[in-house]
Amino acid sequence: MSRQHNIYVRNTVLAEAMTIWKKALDECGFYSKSPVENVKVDDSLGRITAHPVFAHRSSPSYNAAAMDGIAVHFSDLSSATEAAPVRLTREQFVPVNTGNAIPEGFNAVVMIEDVHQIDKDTVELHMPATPWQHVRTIGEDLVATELILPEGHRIRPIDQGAMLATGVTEIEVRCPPRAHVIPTGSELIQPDQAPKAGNIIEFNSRILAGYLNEWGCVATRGLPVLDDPKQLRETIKAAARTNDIVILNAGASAGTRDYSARVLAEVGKVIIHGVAIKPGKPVILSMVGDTPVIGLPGYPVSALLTMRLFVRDMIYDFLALPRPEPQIIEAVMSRPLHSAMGVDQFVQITLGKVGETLMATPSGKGAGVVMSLVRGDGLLTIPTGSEGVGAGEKVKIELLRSRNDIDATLVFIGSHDNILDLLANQLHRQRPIVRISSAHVGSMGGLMAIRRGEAHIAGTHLLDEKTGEYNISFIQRFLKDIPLQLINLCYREQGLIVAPGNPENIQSFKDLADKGHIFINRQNGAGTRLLTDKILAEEGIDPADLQGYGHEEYTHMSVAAAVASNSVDAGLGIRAAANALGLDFVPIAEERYDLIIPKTFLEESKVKTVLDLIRTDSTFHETILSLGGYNLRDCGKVLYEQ
Ligand SMILES: Nc1nc2c(c(=O)[nH]1)N[C@H]1C(S)=C(S)[C@@H](COP(=O)(O)OP(=O)(O)OC[C@H]3O[C@@H](n4cnc5c(N)ncnc54)[C@H](O)[C@@H]3O)O[C@H]1N2
Ligand code: MOO
Repeated sequence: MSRQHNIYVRNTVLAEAMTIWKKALDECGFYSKSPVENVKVDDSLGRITAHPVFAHRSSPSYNAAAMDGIAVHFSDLSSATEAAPVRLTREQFVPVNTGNAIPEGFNAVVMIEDVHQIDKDTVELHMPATPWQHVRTIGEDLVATELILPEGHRIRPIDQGAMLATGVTEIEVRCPPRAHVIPTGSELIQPDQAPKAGNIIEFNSRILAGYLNEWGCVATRGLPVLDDPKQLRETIKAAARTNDIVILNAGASAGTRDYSARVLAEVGKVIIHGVAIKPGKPVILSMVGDTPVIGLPGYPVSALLTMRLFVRDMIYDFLALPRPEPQIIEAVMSRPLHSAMGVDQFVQITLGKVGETLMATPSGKGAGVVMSLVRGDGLLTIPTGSEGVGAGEKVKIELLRSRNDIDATLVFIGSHDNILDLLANQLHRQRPIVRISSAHVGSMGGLMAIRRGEAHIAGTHLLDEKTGEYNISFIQRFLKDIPLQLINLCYREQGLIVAPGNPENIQSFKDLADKGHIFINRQNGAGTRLLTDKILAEEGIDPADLQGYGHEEYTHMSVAAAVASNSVDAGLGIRAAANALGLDFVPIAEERYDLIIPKTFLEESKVKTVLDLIRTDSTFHETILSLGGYNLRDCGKVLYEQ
């Protein structure tokens, strides 16, 4: 290793790192800062009260008529009945409207509906009155000096109203911590610039500043700083002078241009570099003067996770607010998940309720996969001493989304088709909303999920080589004891996805094998893989002669993406995937894509909504057809049941 490389101080275990960090924050007086400022109550929405707020005046400040009618003295009416009404003369009553002050000497209001006007100066009443009836007495709402809000309370619109009602117009509130996010990296460009190879669109600072604001900071973002120690030093020093928290993003690791730790050690004190967590291992916790500077790893999933672990509580503590309690639920793992011993591993999870079971599935792999956060419903922690969790194992998940959203989620597992994205969008428009969580694990994976009771619907296109029939023989073999329906979704064209204009003039698998072009395959258990293998067998092509046969992708779109990026020459997939990326398509076969739905779920409203949609929504059908390569002649038809 060259001398330029950083070497992690050591991988501190998470709990210990947290304790050390909290102690360092305490020592630099981070928690005792608690600055306050005066604000107009009109501008105080969402702010945190620095002190208890007491009523200045009583509300109402006078005895007020609560109804339109007449003010009376209740004792004048004590004998009034239907049979023996009481007449009052002009000195004994005063006409009042709602909100009028009750004149001296009166103590009740009779509603105008109950008043019989005899003449201008005489009224007749048929009922007695109780003292202070229909009168809002002084301080009914709040008495001067009474507590309106305690300290440390987040102000809501109703709180503003209550304060103003009693004459409180200005209050002291806690100042939110000022946070500043510094993105670093010479390769970073702004989102509106066109990326060249090696360029990275700078979006992390937006994610990070957004969450800092949500957690209670006033967060600002700097422009990206180049990988230049001098510039980095100056930027960090300036930010630390004027902020309560500084977030430095990327350059935390061991690369030759990863300067964060070195520069932080020069301008301040590195307290921790390296925590035994995954993702997020290279995180740096440091102090520059009295300002905490947190160096987050570059990958977005790692950056957000480490910010949640080390920065979120700092904000609540700074504002002296109770930390939000994590909402923990129990779920069942849909597939095994390996974890390395010696690290706390954090996994983004999507959740869906199938029957009575809440199923947990990882929402994406890799610290660079932002969509795993977008799709994530919860967070699973596999603690340091564990090697992972098995399929079917019960796990505890911290919820990141509401339980209602999760209950509204339909779990779709199986083969991928672009229609599913359209379906997900259409379902989001329904009321009540239905969300779809789809795991693309291939047709066989879908069948297995149905067998284990983990999915409402499986999408499948498994071709029986002997009969030429789709799906049914596989159901009879693998799902024979499960009452279910097989419902058609579509027929679709499968073919070779090739570069625009098909420059190599690829027409068949034989062309690929003969000319030594590079192919990209689908994973075992995918319907498209079965089709590939069937064609190879029929055409007498040895898979060993097909370059790239061993390289597998999981979806049609990732196959198309590999072709689009020129890393391969061709892959088998659906026309819609080729169209989506502007690629050429050489048709090979039409295949049937069906949905397997266990009968126990057919009556569930989420499933019914889906079936209704695919059977009756003509705009949905038109949108599908516009993708190209689809035929909907049997869409929604039950093709088999058992
Ligand atoms: N030899 C080793 N290499 C790496 C190690 C290691 O231990 N030894 N750790 C890996 C781990 S874990 C992580 S996490 C990354 C993080 O490294 P850095 O913090 O130095 O981040 P960069 O390399 O600068 O960037 C990585 C990656 O992150 C994305 N990125 C960064 N900034 C932004 C931004 N502002 N907006 C959007 N995306 C951003 C980008 O994809 C970068 O390529 O290091 C491993 N390597
Ligand atoms: O551990 Mo790094 O933080 O994977 O992403």
